[in-house]
Amino acid sequence: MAQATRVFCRNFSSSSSRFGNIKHVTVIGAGLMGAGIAQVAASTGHQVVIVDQTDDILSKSKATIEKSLQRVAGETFIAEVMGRLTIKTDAAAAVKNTDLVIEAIVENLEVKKKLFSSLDKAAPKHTIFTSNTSSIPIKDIAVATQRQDRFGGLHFFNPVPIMKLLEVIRIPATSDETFDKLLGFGKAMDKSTVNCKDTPGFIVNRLLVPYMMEAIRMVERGEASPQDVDTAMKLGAGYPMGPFELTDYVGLDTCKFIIDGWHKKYPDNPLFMPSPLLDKLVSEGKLGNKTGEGFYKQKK
Ligand SMILES: CCCCCCC[C@H](O)CC(=O)SCCNC(=O)CCNC(=O)[C@H](O)C(C)(C)COP(=O)([O-])OP(=O)([O-])OC[C@H]1O[C@@H](n2cnc3c(N)ncnc32)[C@H](O)[C@@H]1OP(=O)([O-])[O-]
Ligand SMILES: NC(=O)c1ccc[n+]([C@@H]2O[C@H](COP(=O)([O-])OP(=O)(O)OC[C@H]3O[C@@H](n4cnc5c(N)ncnc54)[C@H](O)[C@@H]3O)[C@@H](O)[C@H]2O)c1
Repeated sequence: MAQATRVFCRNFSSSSSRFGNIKHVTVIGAGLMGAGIAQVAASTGHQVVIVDQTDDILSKSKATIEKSLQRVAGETFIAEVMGRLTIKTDAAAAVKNTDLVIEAIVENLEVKKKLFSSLDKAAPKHTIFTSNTSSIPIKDIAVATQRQDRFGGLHFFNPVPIMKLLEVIRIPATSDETFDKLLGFGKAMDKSTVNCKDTPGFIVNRLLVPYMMEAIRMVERGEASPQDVDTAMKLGAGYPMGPFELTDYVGLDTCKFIIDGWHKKYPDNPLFMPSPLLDKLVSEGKLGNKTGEGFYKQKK
């Protein structure tokens, strides 16, 4: 078993002191990222509530988590982890007793602000709020609350159970105490943390997004096929996935939300120009692995 998965299967007891003050976590959004974050939080001994809009989405998300655990863990461990996970559709009720909120809903500023504004009224005073946004400034989300000193960013990477990195982002208002707790939580989740300022794309996406967009533009210009670009980057640059495989894996809708948001904010930056090809595929509902087709048709 690979090193990453060995770490992931280690057994954690929820009474362990490794948690600091964060024992109860609420993950809002049970999609690709929310499911992975909830899985790792529960696997590392935290009590976790996952929130989404419907019971159907939540049941599918729980099934995804169980399937992911089956790739790396045995029956007893899986039962323990699943026992620490509960699901709810009422976000305000879910945060009543929570230490940390991790938001992983759609990449849309207004939707995120509306959510945090309602959570601010429902959550206890000590609760720390975080967003897993890929591209939206954390401070623009935090203004929806009265707890900007207890607000930060936790940017996980997909697939969350495997990717070791966690970007921990502070805004000017984030208190030292909050930031230290978020770094401690990252360690408790067995992630390697890096400290980030609230700059566009933090560290990874500031470099990754222009690279992926330029790959799409190469194909638009007719310079290479997606298959050849992917082969080139895997065999020539040692990347585990080529940029088109990765776009399908991340979700074309999420990629479009990111680039459209940055283009709106920085219209003169050529690195952040939207792509007609990406727009066309999204308008056709080709969102990547989640819909069965994006740049590639996924095998059934
Ligand atoms: C245009 C704008 C775009 C911007 C995008 C930004 C998005 C975002 O903000 C940032 C990101 O996340 S960026 C994205 C960042 N992400 C990247 O860049 C990802 C790049 N890709 C990769 O690193 C690899 O292709 C994978 C690790 C995904 C799969 O690895 P592989 O070798 O091709 O395939 P394998 O052999 O199947 O699996 C290998 C091992 O992993 C295990 N496993 C896998 N999934 C699992 C799961 N869900 N659960 C549990 N376990 C899972 C599996 O069991 C196996 O374990 P074993 O013990 O060895 O048998
Ligand atoms: N996809 C990636 O690789 C990746 C990586 C890192 C960060 N992110 C970020 O994580 C966030 C989620 O991305 P994803 O890929 O998991 O998206 P996704 O589309 O897979 O899941 C989003 C989920 O949020 C739910 N949702 C939407 N509005 C909601 C609300 N008001 N209340 C509760 N649930 C709501 C949806 O029903 C859906 O299940 C985005 O901000 C994205 O930028 C994505």
